[in-house]
Amino acid sequence: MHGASVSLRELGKSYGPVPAVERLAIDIRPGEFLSLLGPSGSGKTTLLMMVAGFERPDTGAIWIGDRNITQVAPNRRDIGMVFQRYALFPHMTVAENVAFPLRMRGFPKTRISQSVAEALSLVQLEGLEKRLPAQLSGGQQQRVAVARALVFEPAVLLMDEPLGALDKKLREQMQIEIKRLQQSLGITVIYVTHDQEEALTMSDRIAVLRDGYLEQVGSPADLYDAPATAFVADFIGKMNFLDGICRKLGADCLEVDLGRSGTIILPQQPVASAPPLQQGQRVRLAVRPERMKLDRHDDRKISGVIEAVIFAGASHTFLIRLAGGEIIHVQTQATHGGSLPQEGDRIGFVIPDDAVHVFPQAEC
Ligand SMILES: Nc1ncnc2c1ncn2[C@@H]1O[C@H](COP(=O)(O)OP(=O)(O)OP(=O)(O)O)[C@@H](O)[C@H]1O
Repeated sequence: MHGASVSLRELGKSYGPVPAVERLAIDIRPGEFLSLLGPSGSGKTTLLMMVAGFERPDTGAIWIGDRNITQVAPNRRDIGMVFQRYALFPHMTVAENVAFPLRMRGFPKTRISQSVAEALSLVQLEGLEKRLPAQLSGGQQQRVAVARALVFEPAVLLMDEPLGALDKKLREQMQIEIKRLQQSLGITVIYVTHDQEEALTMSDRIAVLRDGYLEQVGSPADLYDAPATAFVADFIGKMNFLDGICRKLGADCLEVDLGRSGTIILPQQPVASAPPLQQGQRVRLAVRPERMKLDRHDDRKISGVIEAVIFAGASHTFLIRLAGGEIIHVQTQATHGGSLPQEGDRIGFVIPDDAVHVFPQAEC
């Protein structure tokens, strides 16, 4: 089994007056695991349905390898598909469910039984061939759905929230299994999820969608460390935001006035945005909670009052209210011994220069 490249070229689709996907372009490499991540209604399922062939794009084209498949029927696209609700045939046994795509394609009986056995062994379901779906757990049903999608050795596997119906523990176990399977088979996977942790764990790259547009595509580390927009910064991981106004803008210095909360001076313009900032422009600063450092002794820095301390095993998160009313989250490693700052304490914090992302507010 080998993965194929998938090229989405300026794809667009509206439902009547509602645009669902707008001029979307992504090139997916053979064997890549790409997740489509975005809030409800951002166009993930519509995009996947166009790749599968169940929705017709209004504009653009879809290529798999060197084939333009935009007008090709779904069953001729060499694509396997797994949905959230396993969509197994309830009256067919596990083996009959997995055999179905091969029977539809007119494969000979001996070949079918061999391929079904191989597919069931891939998902570790040997011995359950004669059961009906109702006699299986949720995780087992989803494995049958995966086996059925892989049995005809497609070059591309599409998965639409495949683990959405499972509980957290089983979901995490299945994430590892699916990733292992994908890597060992070398198959290309396009995976829809609205769970950012799932996307970060499983993906080679993540495409973040917003209102039908592609906001950013990159590796999990790219999106986490270098978000292109405030939306991506907010959507991936936890982020603090501080709104302010650009006061001074030298070649090597940027001063942001946070109103009653103070002033932040950055050594240069660490700006993700394309157009340069203007003096007087409203900006949004973004800093990860784990990049901020508490500093009890330095009250020249921005300070606030601790409203709550949340203990989460390996870390503590301090919720700190600034003079302007903003609540900032500062996460520190849990330490043993020594006194922790307490609720009600006034505390300063230090923000390393390279931890700050600056976004023009018009984009936010
Ligand atoms: N059959 C349809 N008819 C009309 N509008 C639709 C249809 N399907 C989707 N839409 C609209 O298109 C937009 C994108 O929907 P889509 O289902 O692709 O989003 P999504 O990101 O998959 O959302 P979710 O995470 O909730 O499944 C939404 O505004 C939705 O209301």
